[in-house]
Amino acid sequence: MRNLLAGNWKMNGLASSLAEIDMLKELTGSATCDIVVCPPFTLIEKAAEQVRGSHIAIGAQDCHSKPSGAFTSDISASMLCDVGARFVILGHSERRAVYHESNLTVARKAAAAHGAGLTSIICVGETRAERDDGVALDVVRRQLRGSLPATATGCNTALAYEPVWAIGTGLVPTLEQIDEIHQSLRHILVQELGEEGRAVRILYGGSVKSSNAASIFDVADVNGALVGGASLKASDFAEIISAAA
Ligand SMILES: O=C(CO)COP(=O)(O)O
Repeated sequence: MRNLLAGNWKMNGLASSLAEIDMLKELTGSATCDIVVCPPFTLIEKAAEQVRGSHIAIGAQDCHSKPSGAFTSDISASMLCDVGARFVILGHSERRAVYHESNLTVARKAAAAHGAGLTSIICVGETRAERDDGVALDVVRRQLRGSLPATATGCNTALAYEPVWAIGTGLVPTLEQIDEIHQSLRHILVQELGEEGRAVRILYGGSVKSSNAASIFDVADVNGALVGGASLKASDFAEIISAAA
């Protein structure tokens, strides 16, 4: 299975930041993994034009569950497709925490994304308190079962395990902890999707950097990474990509 390396720019990036995508294209020309950059909505169209015909794809960081309608400020999956996005991150812990997105909301958004032809990257992950209480596995299992729509296949869905306490903190779970969670997520994917579940790529996310990437990618059921801060600079992201390629 090819690794998938996705960069989540979050609410960062102005038009001048698009130069990083050109640089990333040059630095990763020989990569053997799939590469996605998810800039803010405002940059998607230009970014998609920049990477057309190249080995890099562009993704968004959210979409609405409906194709159109009276939803002021929202963006639908077909709108994202229309401007060249191919992927969409859904259920990121920042969306779950700040906007109270439920598993059901995430599942509906993912179904809409699939309907429009996008690949969803569905995020799950426990908080520090849940990890300390010993319920991390239960939490991520519940999130996965609730967030996976009936439309999910090995091709149109990737999963990202992002422990909330590891995001932007410099803290990373042990390789054993990552292994335990990823194995469990794989088990559920196969239960829910049958053989298709084996083709869903499971990414790790949370303080991934060039110094820890190679050891994380060596964990059996880690099939790539969802990278935040270290994806903003092409040179940093390219180093992580080279550890996966
Ligand atoms: O939230 C993340 C990616 O979606 C991870 O962010 P950091 O890589 O900055 O910890």
